[in-house]
Amino acid sequence: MSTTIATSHNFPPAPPRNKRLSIGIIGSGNWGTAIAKICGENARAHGNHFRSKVRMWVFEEEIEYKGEKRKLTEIFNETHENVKYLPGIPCPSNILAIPDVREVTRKSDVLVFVVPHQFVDRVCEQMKGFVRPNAVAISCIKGVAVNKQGVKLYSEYITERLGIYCGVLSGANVANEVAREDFCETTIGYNPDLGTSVSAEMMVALFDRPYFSVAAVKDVAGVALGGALKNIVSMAVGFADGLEWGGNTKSAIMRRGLLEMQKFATMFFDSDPRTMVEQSCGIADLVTSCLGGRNNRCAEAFVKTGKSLQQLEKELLGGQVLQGAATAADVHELLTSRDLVKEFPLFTTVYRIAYEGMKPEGMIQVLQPPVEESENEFTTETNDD
Ligand SMILES: NC(=O)c1ccc[n+]([C@@H]2O[C@H](COP(=O)([O-])OP(=O)(O)OC[C@H]3O[C@@H](n4cnc5c(N)ncnc54)[C@H](O)[C@@H]3O)[C@@H](O)[C@H]2O)c1
Ligand SMILES: O=P(O)(O)OC[C@H](O)CO
Repeated sequence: MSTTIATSHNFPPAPPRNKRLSIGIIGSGNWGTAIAKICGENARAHGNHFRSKVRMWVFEEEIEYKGEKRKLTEIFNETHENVKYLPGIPCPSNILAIPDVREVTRKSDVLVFVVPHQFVDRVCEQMKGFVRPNAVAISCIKGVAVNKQGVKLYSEYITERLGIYCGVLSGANVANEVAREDFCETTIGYNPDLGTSVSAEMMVALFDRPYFSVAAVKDVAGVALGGALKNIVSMAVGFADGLEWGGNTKSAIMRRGLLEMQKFATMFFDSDPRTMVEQSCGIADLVTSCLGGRNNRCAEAFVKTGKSLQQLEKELLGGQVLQGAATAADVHELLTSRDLVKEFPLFTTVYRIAYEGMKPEGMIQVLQPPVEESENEFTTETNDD
């Protein structure tokens, strides 16, 4: 079993009252608001550890509400509901929606990053120079940052941009189900050996709820990559749904996908291969996302309607952001630059279907055993007698 370093059973001692931590949520989408709800509940439940007010940065927009144009922050602070990204879910009244990311940054000891990965760069740019010296971050973002130099986790990227420690939270957590308090598990990747002013136990205390069971492990890369890479596999299963392939074929795609996720995490990072198969951030997240997450739904509709993924994102996701296609492109760029495309046939095929017009039926070839393997295992000698 990969080593769990903290669970809700290791409740941390309370710090002195003047050292209680202020929590800031950077993001307010579907998952951002569900995470803010969890932190808001725990800030109240553990008043000796956290300050009650939780600040949530909202990328301000005007929306049509009860017949008039209103600001999303004003509606949230009045109704305690994110009517655009998490409608129908009442949030605790100690969450304050704030349109200025610098104000949230300046006033927070723990910064919880939960924006679609496409926006991390510009958000960090605005936060620079406003971060408290002892602040720490935790990233709930599912994606990887790729450039010519190679690949980075978003937690590493945040550390580099803002100079603060950053852990990761990721698991089988479809936001709407978590928000309505259906039981689920999640994983925190947190390595206190790297120097952080906030313990792993304290991070667990911030997120663990009776319906949201948290385990912390040291394998930050494994936790981050499970969440990022399953989005590609979820699209592959969505293409299979579009072709009306059955459960056996989709399970084969998931199995092959899991192996590529594990291979990627150990090839490019020092990740423990057990994380992908033992923790919520690996196999469990893969399954839940493939059972009807946003990536899966858009990929299915892509095959059934012939519309572009951008169009389907607009039509099906109500302002939420599709991550899998962008991650497939990021990963493909990296694999191409390292001449590793053949080592990751499923990831590559998803890229080709999404961006190069490859027919989704071609996915079946990826599922066939490699030629050498089939020759070794199944060649029968002709019998002449
Ligand atoms: N939704 C889920 O079920 C879920 C669950 C677990 C993890 N995640 C991950 O959490 C992260 C955040 O996802 P989400 O579901 O909260 O977001 P989302 O898909 O609901 O995206 C909408 C958010 O993006 C913001 N946004 C739009 N344009 C922006 C801009 N130019 N700059 C900054 N922000 C902008 C919107 O204000 C809104 O808050 C993603 O990495 C996602 O993979 C999502
Ligand atoms: O809806 P998806 O496919 O973005 O998946 C949501 C979450 O990541 C599931 O844990």
